Amino acid sequence: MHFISTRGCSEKIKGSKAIVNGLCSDGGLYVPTEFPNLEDRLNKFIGLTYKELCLEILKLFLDDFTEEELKSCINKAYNDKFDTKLIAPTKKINNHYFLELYHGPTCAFKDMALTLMPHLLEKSLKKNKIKEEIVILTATSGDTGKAALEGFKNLDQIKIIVFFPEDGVSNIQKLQMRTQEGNNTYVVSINGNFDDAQSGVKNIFNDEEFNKLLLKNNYILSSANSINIGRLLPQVVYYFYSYLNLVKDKHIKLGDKINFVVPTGNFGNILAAYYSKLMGLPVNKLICASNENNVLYDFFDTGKYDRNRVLHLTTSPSMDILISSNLERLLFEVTKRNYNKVNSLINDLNNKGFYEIDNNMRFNLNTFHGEFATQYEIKENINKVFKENNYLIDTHTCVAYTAYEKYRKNNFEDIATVIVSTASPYKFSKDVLSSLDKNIENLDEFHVLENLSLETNTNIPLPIKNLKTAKILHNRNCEKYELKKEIENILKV
Ligand SMILES: N[C@@H](CCOP(=O)(O)O)C(=O)O
Repeated sequence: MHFISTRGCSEKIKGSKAIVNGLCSDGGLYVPTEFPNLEDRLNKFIGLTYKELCLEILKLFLDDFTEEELKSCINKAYNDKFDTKLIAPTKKINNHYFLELYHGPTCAFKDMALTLMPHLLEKSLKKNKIKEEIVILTATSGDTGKAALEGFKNLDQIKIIVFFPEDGVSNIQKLQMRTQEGNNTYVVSINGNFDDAQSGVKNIFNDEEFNKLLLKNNYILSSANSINIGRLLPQVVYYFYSYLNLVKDKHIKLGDKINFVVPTGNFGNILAAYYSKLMGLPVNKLICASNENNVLYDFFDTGKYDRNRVLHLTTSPSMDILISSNLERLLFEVTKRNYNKVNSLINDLNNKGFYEIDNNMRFNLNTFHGEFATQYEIKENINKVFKENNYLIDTHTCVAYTAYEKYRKNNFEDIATVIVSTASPYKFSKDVLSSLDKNIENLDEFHVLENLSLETNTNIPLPIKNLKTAKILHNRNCEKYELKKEIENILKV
């Protein structure tokens, strides 16, 4: 197995090198040269633990790692840092299935990959005999940042710098990042939005002069965002795991197709679901759920991707994104791996802010269906799901729930559907509590947490409860065009 660029100009490299590089030198994203097909082996995987399944899948892509190396990374990732032995349980709530991906150390689905990827990177550095220090640049709209900080903290030969939009994350997300411990962690808020942070970081990756200067000072850049293939591959595992658990628990028969509904921002999570389909998982539809920043809904509806619009700050801030990076990997597949076409579409996006795909490509997108949820619908549905089922969901999961309810109205099919539940409701406690018709005026963050717990008879996750006594350790702030300067200050170059 090798990895190549979506833009065609980089060399073919092994997984460990792709993980170290993060982004291709031509600005493209690494993709596997092929997708191994597991369809005939699915029956053998029923009943495997999360860790066992993870090994079976990762070894197909990362074949420059020994099984022992992969096992050691997997054991360090999926252990008692998670508050359930299942790691990623799929729960049946009334007629819906929820794949809960928020049982890790930072209470969001990003832990599913970011507890593992740092260990893969450590091994990759050794394999590629890299002596320089790695600087992980991360742009976040709230969840990736904290999960990456936690995953990379105190690792030798690695520093991590996280940029987040000052006004674009929830208070709890901000606190989680600002209180981060570790001798190698740096957190910077920017006066801008997530797209500014992500574009800024990508420009820095592609800035040859700056990279030369860093190298002179013994630093190499890499990424913990899902643009790094080492972030994306571990996310494929939980789609297989959820499916196999539905089979094991006799909700479906092996071979039955299912739908996944994925709350979507940067397009990494739903792309991992698509990769699992390309690997033979019986997937019917992938329902791409957006909030009011519904650029992806329009894309699936019309074939036009247009980021020339105002970015709204919503109650699902992790999805407040207009430039969904991983869509480039999808374009690569639906053009039948035609990198000339990908280059031309990405050039249009960079130069004009929009692109339009042709009819063939649209046809190849038929696994996907887009829906979106308004702020009002999210609030209503958190309330409804809780009142009807005594089950609490966060604002992002509720975007997916709402999208599925809309999809169902027009699609009368008897197909099991898994709603991907991406974060603990406690990360967005103010909006969740006020959705339950509770007055949150004059309540500070910690009273909100306590009230939410009392009201819903659920426990505040320990990592969030502990924030009450945690010290603020990071106060850096910069303008959106000052990312490079900030990095220079941190690294003293
Ligand atoms: N929603 C994300 C945005 C970055 O996405 P990623 O999957 O590329 O890391 C966040 O919470 O930061």
